[in-house]
Amino acid sequence: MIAGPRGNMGREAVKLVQREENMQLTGVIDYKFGGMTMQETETMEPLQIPVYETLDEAAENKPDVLIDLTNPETGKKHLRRALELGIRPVVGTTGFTDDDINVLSELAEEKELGAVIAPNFAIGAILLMKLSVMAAKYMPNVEIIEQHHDRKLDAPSGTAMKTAQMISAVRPAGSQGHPDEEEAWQGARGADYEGMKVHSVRLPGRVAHQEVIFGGEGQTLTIRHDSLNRASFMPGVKMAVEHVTVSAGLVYGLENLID
Ligand SMILES: NC(=O)C1=CN([C@@H]2O[C@H](COP(=O)(O)OP(=O)(O)OC[C@H]3O[C@@H](n4cnc5c(N)ncnc54)[C@H](O)[C@@H]3O)[C@@H](O)[C@H]2O)C=CC1
Ligand SMILES: O=C(O)C1=N[C@H](C(=O)O)C[C@H](O)C1
Repeated sequence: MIAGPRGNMGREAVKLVQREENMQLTGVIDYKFGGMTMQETETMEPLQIPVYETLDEAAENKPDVLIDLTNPETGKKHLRRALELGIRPVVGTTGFTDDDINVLSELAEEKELGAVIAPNFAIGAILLMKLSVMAAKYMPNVEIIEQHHDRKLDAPSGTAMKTAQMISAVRPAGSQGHPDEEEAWQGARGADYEGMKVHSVRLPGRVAHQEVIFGGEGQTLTIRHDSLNRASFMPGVKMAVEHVTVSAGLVYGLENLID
């Protein structure tokens, strides 16, 4: 089951499920075309697959897994409801807070169902996060710049938030920049996560990009990842789907699934 099949990511996910032998698309969720088949919508892949308006309706078809690629509000509702309905959620949708994750993690435990929230499915982005943690131990002066297409709703990106959280677990607390610095224009120094600055760029022509820049005496280190298309995320979606079918409990971040 895929929610958001008309979106940039949802379209790729439909193709992924279609080409994987061990996966079967039981339906898609789209509030606009409920009751039709994908083919009839003329905006989705021409498949004889039912479109449901809501997750509750889609659940009648007994899907094992829900892949949610929608928006923050819908993603949160879908994740909770999927667990309540006994469906294993794989959520790529970003915009989850720490509180959301804690509550949903408890629910997944209680229901003994596998669940994944992955702020980024691209293996290169996962490696960027892991390498950033390694670098931050030795170079704690760090800022993050993420760049995305201008249709993105949330800022900072889920990837930037996760990167900052992972770095802050090893970085001594400290505010980046001069202690007396002042912003003549509000926001000039970016968002602040435990003293770390995070800058979000939104431009047409961009897809998904992130730089983590470390500074030290007489040197800088830049770790950069670029997703050039949405196909870059699909191996991670596959990994997450396979994981939830054989596990119980919620995993936040694919870095927890690779060595
Ligand atoms: N984890 C990852 O690796 C990635 C995550 N994302 C995240 O995935 C989400 C989707 O991204 P895009 O595909 O670029 O966005 P998009 O805007 O192209 O697609 C979102 C789709 O969700 C649909 N939608 C909204 N409410 C819905 C509902 N109630 N039921 C069913 N469908 C609904 C919209 O109609 C739209 O087609 C965003 O939160 C984005 O940040 C995007 C790329 C990679
Ligand atoms: O909206 C996007 O496009 C992306 N969203 C995710 C995020 O917020 O980090 C993953 C990737 O950066 C693409």
